[in-house]
Amino acid sequence: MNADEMAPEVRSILAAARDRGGGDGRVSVDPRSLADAFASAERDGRVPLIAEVKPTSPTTDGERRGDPVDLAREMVAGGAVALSVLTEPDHFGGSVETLERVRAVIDVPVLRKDFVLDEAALDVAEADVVLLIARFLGDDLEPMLAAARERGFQVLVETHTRAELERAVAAGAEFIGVNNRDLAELEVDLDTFETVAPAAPESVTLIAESGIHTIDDVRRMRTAGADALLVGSAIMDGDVEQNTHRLTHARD
Ligand SMILES: O=P(O)(O)OC[C@@H](O)[C@@H](O)c1c[nH]c2ccccc12
Repeated sequence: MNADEMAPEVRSILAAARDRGGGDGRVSVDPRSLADAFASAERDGRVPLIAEVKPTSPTTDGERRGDPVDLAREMVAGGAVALSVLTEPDHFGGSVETLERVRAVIDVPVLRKDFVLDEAALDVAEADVVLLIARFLGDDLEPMLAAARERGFQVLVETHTRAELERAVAAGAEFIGVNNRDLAELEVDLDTFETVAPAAPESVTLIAESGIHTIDDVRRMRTAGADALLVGSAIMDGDVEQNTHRLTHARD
């Protein structure tokens, strides 16, 4: 995807990410297992769900107030087996400090959600899982995957097309996300997961990301092969614990 095919908001996000720089020194993480978290949800009949602490976004009106640590606690109380915390400050209202506070008081795996474009950006924060977006990394995906693993991170590789998913598989990704939101118009279409998922081999753990709001959406993504789901807005909006509970108990 050329820069001019991306939504202006996305171009602005990437420019900010390039300016932000990296951490000093190299992080070394002893991660909480994401695979174990998903397996434990399956064992007790819950939908494996990563709930996202997302104060705002380029496609959200306004900002969610309230202490992110309290929101994170409500998500876990509602049955989320893992959390995603935005650390992007300029467009999503996130912060590294929030991630660190959440991870310090909550014992489920925590995903760092950001636009990590180079190795130094991996050293900004410890997390159990780090997101790498195939679209933005191009040929750097494989070396970045290796760099993240050397530091102890588990990696979620985000894709949006079959070609990207195939690249993620070839690079050795174990956890692959399919983002239902496109980066050109920022529009959500749940067909995306349904179209891309069949290209994944059995060995990969597939996560459906974005645009999941209702129990029917959960079932639809599970039927299409989602091993787990990543949900932000539908949980952040309203009663966080109740929202999470509704979606994690959407078994048929
Ligand atoms: O709020 P939603 O539609 O449930 O989406 C959550 C998550 O998938 C979305 O925030 C997201 C997917 N990929 C990203 C990359 C960076 C920042 C954010 C994201």
